[in-house]
Amino acid sequence: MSSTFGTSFPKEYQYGGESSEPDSQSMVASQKPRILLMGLRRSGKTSIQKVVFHKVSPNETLFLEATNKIVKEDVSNCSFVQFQIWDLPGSDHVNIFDTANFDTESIIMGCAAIVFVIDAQDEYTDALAKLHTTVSKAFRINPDIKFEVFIHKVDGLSDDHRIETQRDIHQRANDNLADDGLENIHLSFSLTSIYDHSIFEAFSKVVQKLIPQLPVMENLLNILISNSGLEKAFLFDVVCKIYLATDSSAVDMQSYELCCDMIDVVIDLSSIYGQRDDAAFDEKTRSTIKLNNGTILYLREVNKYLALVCILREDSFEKQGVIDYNFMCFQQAIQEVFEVSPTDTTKLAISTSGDYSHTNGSVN
Ligand SMILES: Nc1nc2c(ncn2[C@@H]2O[C@H](COP(=O)(O)OP(=O)(O)OP(=O)(O)O)[C@@H](O)[C@H]2O)c(=O)[nH]1
Repeated sequence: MSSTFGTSFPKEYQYGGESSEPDSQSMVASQKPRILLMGLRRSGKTSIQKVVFHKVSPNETLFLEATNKIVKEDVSNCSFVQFQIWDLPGSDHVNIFDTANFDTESIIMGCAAIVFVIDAQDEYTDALAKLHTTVSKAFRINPDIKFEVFIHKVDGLSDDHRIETQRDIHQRANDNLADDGLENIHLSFSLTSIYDHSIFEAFSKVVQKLIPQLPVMENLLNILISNSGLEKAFLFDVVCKIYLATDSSAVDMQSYELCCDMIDVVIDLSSIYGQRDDAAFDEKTRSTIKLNNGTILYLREVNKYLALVCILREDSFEKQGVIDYNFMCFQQAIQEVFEVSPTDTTKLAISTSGDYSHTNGSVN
C-alpha cells in the first residue's frame, strides 16, 4: 500500500503505510486502536474473529477449542484499516479488570471499542450481568469507548423471536445501567450470526466508528451516486469484506450481500486468471455483473485494499463514461482525504468537496 495513507493521522487512528522496521512496527502496533471481543464462554467470540478476518468458513468453527489466554491480532497487515483485535477468554480465570494481574488502565485506555457477544440461543441473564460490570468498569476508566453488543447466533431463532430477544436484551441492559445512574452510556445492539452476512455488517459499523473521516467519505459517496445515476454505493475493504462507508440512503441487507458476493467472485476469478501472483486485486480491477432483474453491479478498485461497489439500473449504465469519469474524481478525492490531517477540518472540506463538486458539475 502506498505510504501516503496514514502519514498525517493521529497515532491512535493510523491507516496503511506499514513500516519496514520491526521496532517501529511494534511501536505503531501498540498504538493502534484496539477492539476487545468479550463475552461469556462459547458465546462465539473466536468464531467471529476467524470468520470475519481469516475467511474461515462458519462450519469450521464448530469444534474450536476454548480460548484460555488473551489472543491479540493485528488486522492492519492485511487490510486498509489498521486496528488490533483482542479475543478475550470467556472464562473468569482471565479477567482484565483484575488489577493484580493486568494493567487494566492501559488496556482500557488504549481500547476504542468493546464488542460484547451474547449467545442468543442460550439463557442470557449471566451474560447481561457480565455486560453490565464490563461496561460500567470500562466506562469509568475510559468514557470514550464505544460499546457494541452483538446479540449473536440468531440463525437459530425465528424472526419474531429475534425481535423479542433484541427488545428484551436492550431493555434489561439499559435498565441495569439506569439503576446505577449510568444512563448516559450508549450501548449499540446488532443481531448477528456467522452463518450469514450480518456479522460482516455489524463489524463494518464497529470499524466505521473508528474512522474520523467517515462523514467526508459518506458525503463523497452521496455526491457520486447523485451525479452518476447510481442507486447505492459501498466502499469496501476487500480483504475483510467490511464496508468502510456507504451513501446516506438506508442499507438493505440484500444489496449488501450482493456486493459482498461480487467481491468474492472478482477475487476468485482474478486469482485464477489474473496475471499477478502477489495480489488478486490490483489498480486495473473492474467488473460488471448484470442481474436478470435489470440491475447492474459495478465494481471498481480504489486502491490495493479498497473497492467501490455500486448498484444501478441497467439504463443508467448507458452513461458509463460519466460514471467512470466521476469514479476517477471520487478516487482522487478519497486519496486526498487520507492525505489530509483529520484535525485540520477546513483544509479537509476544501480539498475534498471543493474539487469534487467542481469536476462532477462539469459532466453530469
Ligand atoms: N449457530 C451458531 N453457532 C455459532 C455462531 N458463532 C459461533 N458459533 C458456535 O459457538 C461455539 C463456540 O464458539 P467460540 O468461537 O469457540 O466461542 P468463544 O466465545 O470464543 O468461547 P471461549 O473461547 O470459551 O471464550 C462454536 O461451536 C461455534 O461454531 C453463530 O453465529 N451461530
